[in-house]
Amino acid sequence: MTKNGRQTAVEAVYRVNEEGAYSNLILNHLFKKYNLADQDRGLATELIYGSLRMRNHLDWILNQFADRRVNKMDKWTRNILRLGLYQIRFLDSIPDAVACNETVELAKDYQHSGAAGFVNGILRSILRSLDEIEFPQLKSNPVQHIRYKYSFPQWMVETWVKRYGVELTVDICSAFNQIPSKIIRQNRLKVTAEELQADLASVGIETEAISEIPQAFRVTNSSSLFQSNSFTAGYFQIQGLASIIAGHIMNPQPKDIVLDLCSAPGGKTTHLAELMANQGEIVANDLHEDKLELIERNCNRLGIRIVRTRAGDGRSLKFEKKFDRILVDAPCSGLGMIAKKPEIKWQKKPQDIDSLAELQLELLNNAGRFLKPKGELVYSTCTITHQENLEVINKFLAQNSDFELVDLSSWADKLGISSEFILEGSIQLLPTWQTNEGFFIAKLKKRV
Ligand SMILES: C[S@@+](CC[C@H](N)C(=O)[O-])C[C@H]1O[C@@H](n2cnc3c(N)ncnc32)[C@H](O)[C@@H]1O
Repeated sequence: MTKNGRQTAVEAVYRVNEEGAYSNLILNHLFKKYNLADQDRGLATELIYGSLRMRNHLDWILNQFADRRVNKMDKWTRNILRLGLYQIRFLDSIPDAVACNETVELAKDYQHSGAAGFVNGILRSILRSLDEIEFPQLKSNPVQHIRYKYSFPQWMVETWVKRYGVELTVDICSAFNQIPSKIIRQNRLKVTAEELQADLASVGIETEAISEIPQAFRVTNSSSLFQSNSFTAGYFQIQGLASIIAGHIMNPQPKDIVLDLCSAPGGKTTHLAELMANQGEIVANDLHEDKLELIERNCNRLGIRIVRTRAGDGRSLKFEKKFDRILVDAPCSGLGMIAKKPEIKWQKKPQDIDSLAELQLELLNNAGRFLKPKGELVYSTCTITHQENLEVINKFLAQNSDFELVDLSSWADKLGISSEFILEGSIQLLPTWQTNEGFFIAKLKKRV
């Protein structure tokens, strides 16, 4: 069966918004299922990510023009309307009349003629009043303004306004709404930087080195990295920039014995192994046994031989030996990844943060027991929620007097991270930093 870009987009958005699917997985699945041409893929990707990103903004407008609220509408109808309005509001390349007609066609495909009439009526009346649409005022009502204009859930905006103030929250939300850069990490076990760039360029993939961050390259044209020979040959790993930084800050040495407590799919594990020049040992643990294969596959592709995988709950796991270095790259709310996976905005709930913070402290407490005297432990998350970051570290330090916090200021300096992202000696990257991601890194040292 074949489908066009808009049909694919509405199915994907429906699955994400109404059934809790993950955008990247559903998108890959539907692209394969419907065998979409490149042009249709491009349009579908733009529509899916754009309408997920701007969902609250679109709903704010729809609620002013429809005779029933978006949350009371039929589920297909509301997602069809969101896609149509997204094109009208944000895509200059698509004429409004085309966006309108195509959306009405979608309503006929997925609903019935009554729904098509309803969709047509709303979009046409929005088109007549497009210049008059108003949002809550930033000055008098900052939370509601940011919530609808920048499209974020109220609880997130409130949490960030409390922590970062209104101005920075606007910048954070605006940065999270940008399309993030694609970053890859050079595998020094197999290629030099020049060889990697030349190999990629030979198949039309352009890259630029990111100054001050070793092994990191930005992919400057859109391309299918997974299909390249360089990928299959293990010349690089696709990895976020902040995550690469975590590996450097961990700074493992050849012959170290290392524990990576929450390791799958192995992005950081494989980086650590490379930094250790494939010498020593890494125990790569994850709660989910079925994810270990992902780590092993990455290791095989990248030519890594020092990783031993195991499955277990990091909160209670026991080890017979002690480690020189431990990484706790904890499960977290993932709010730092909103630019990449915008559905996180709508799927995470405030109560998730409380239970994650408890889990993170338990993981850290257990990991600490297996660190050698003078050993180092890195704690990282891909979120900007204080409760999951510095608060976890401070609780850990209060309960473990044999540990001290390592000041990461000089590391930050070396890696080109400015002091605004240093928080009491740890690193809290906000999306206003270069790659639209949020990330936290703290380093702890065992005294004796
Ligand atoms: C942030 S991800 C790790 C990403 C990985 N370090 C990388 O760089 O590719 C967190 C991982 O923790 C695992 N996890 C969740 N709960 C856990 C637990 N109680 N013990 C150990 N691992 C856990 C998840 O399965 C997930 O793979």
